Amino acid sequence: MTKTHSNKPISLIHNYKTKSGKPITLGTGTGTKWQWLKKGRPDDEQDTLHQDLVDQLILALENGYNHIDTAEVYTTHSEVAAAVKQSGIPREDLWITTKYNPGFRTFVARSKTPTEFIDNALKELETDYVDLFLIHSPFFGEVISHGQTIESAWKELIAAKKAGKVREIGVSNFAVAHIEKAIKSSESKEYWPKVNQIEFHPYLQNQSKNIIDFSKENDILIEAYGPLTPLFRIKKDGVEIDDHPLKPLLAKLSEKYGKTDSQILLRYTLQKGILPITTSSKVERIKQSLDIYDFAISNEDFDEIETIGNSYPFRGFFDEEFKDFD
Ligand SMILES: NC(=O)C1=CN([C@@H]2O[C@H](COP(=O)(O)OP(=O)(O)OC[C@H]3O[C@@H](n4cnc5c(N)ncnc54)[C@H](OP(=O)(O)O)[C@@H]3O)[C@@H](O)[C@H]2O)C=CC1
Ligand SMILES: O=C1Nc2ccccc2C1=O
Repeated sequence: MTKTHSNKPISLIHNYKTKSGKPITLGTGTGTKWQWLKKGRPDDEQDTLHQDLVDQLILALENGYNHIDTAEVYTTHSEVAAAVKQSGIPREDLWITTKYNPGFRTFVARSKTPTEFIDNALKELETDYVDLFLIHSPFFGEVISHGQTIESAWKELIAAKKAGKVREIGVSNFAVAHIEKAIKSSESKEYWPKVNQIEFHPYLQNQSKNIIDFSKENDILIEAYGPLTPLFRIKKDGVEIDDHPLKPLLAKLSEKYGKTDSQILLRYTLQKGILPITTSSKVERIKQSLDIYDFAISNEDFDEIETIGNSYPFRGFFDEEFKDFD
């Protein structure tokens, strides 16, 4: 039987390096809870820094992360800029990803074009380049996206790369049909998406199989957001549940490998050849998440995670939008 995984992290991840040539680590995220926390603040505090996030990012940088994930919609560029400055780490030793938001459901995109977005983002991030510039989702709409389409937006990402504003370009939440549109809008493979950031965890393998296979065939790195979803975000009939099928196996594997359940999930993701984007406010978890290179999940255990994971399909983000795609 051909295995789609290996005990060694797949080399594609190692092709992605900071400007100074350091391999990128797992990403530390500034979305999800941070975007809601920032937006939930009183109007007169909207422009002030969210110090908890700055402190958390500094903690992550001090503990070995060199990869920060942000986006227009998170409104966290200024916290990233402050953390980078305060950490004292040279910019070229870091990998910063940001994302152009084409609008979401009824939420109208702030920037009218990707070019307008990246020019603002560079100012807010206080840098003259970002390492990775993504289109946040393929779910464009005539009104919410100011008339932009995947094709027109992708051409602007290519222009940003040609202008040296960004080192790499990619997409997020794209299914195969969406990536094909970006590819068709590229003059050569040099300008195809280099990364697709998607939700990924053991409960989302079947739904992700086509896009993962397509990405591997076309040298597109998959990044996983929500890799720890099984630990705290699983719902049944809309209600959060604690008792889900993988729980006993994660407990057994934690004991066997002497690692936490989150380390097992992150290591599983790496062995799948996928780079996790995760986040934590707790220093112990920040450290643990990077401490996953000194063990390997056996093929047998890996297969068991997949078999049990497949028994409970669950998508935590963009569930409405993905009803029509795989
Ligand atoms: N492109 C896209 O559309 C999306 C991108 N993202 C990006 O990915 C990043 C990470 O996404 P996210 O879904 O938050 O990632 P994770 O699945 O890694 O979840 C992180 C959360 O898990 C909690 N956590 C960590 N360890 C444990 C544990 N052992 N047990 C229970 N809870 C734990 C953390 O809380 P605590 O602080 O208490 O440790 C934190 O709130 C985002 O910040 C964003 O940058 C996210 C969603 C969509
Ligand atoms: O970080 C994120 N949290 C989200 C929740 C819903 C849709 C997109 C996102 C993000 O990118």
